[in-house]
Amino acid sequence: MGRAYRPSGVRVRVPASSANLGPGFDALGLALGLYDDVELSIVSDGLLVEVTGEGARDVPTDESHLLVRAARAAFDRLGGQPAGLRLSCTNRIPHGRGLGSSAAAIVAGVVAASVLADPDAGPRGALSDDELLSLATELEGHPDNVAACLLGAGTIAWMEGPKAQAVRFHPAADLVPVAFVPTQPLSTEVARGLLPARVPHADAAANAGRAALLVHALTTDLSVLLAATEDRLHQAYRAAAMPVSAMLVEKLRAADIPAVISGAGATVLALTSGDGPSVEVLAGYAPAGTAVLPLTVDYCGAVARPS
Ligand SMILES: Nc1ncnc2c1ncn2[C@@H]1O[C@H](COP(=O)(O)OP(=O)(O)OP(=O)(O)O)[C@@H](O)[C@H]1O
Ligand SMILES: N[C@@H](CCO)C(=O)O
Repeated sequence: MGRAYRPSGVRVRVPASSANLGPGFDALGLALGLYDDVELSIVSDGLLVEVTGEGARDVPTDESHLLVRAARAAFDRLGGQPAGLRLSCTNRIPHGRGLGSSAAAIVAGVVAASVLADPDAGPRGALSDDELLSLATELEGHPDNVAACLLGAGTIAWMEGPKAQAVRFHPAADLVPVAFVPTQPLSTEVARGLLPARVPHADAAANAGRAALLVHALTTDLSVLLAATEDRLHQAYRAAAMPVSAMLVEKLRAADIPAVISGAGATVLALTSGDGPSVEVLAGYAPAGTAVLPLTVDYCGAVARPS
């Protein structure tokens, strides 16, 4: 017999995230102050999905909706499905731009189900953060965005066999992430398909050093960010799918501004600081049609409260 759920609702706020940050492919993540808000309620029967904002015209409103799939996967772990569900999404994270929209939907779904199963168990419900992270990673395919989205701040994620693990780190208070968001989406699946199965040992070694330096740079010494954000494992292989963004990264870096492709692209993320170039100066580099978003670091991750 399935688990019995009381009719109840939960609101979950989830941050955008930038993965990789240059050399930390599938490992490093940064939670950003741009949020999707969702409300999931247990009702007597059926499924009702309402979406406003980003993706409203594109995402399905049936069982194939990503957040519904994630919530269903969590309810399965928790002992069974509720009789009916009602979902309302207010989306602000653009889809398919490298800002962790799919991770945000997945994390919102698993956290919402976890809280609905036991609102009194803790801030993120019946499942522990470790369980939520592993389940979200199974659904997303890699742990970097979901770790940052779930836990907030900077995250270093890794796999122990099938289980995802992550630790948080606190980026320096004067770090200012600025996103250059293009109009056109690029799916992570397509961008991952461009990566080679093997890479030169020298490139892997170079990235290991830079990724280690990057954690130091972000937490302790922003002045070494330019060197610390150099990548040889993914950006060049994907450049043909996002030539305008690849060129923008090159131009910003040539001007000593640490810039990387955010996640699988095609957003470009500049990691500046209080005494770095102003947003107006950065906007001067933006190709036509690109939105320039000065952001903050999110330190909370996924936040749930009963509705
Ligand atoms: N809030 C959402 N609700 C429903 N589906 C979503 C939502 N956000 C993302 N998706 C699904 O995920 C797809 C985008 O995922 P994809 O992994 O390609 O990009 P991303 O997550 O925005 O970027 P990245 O993984 O590089 O940071 C969308 O096209 C949509 O199908
Ligand atoms: N590490 C992932 C992030 C995008 O989801 C990638 O670059 O493919």
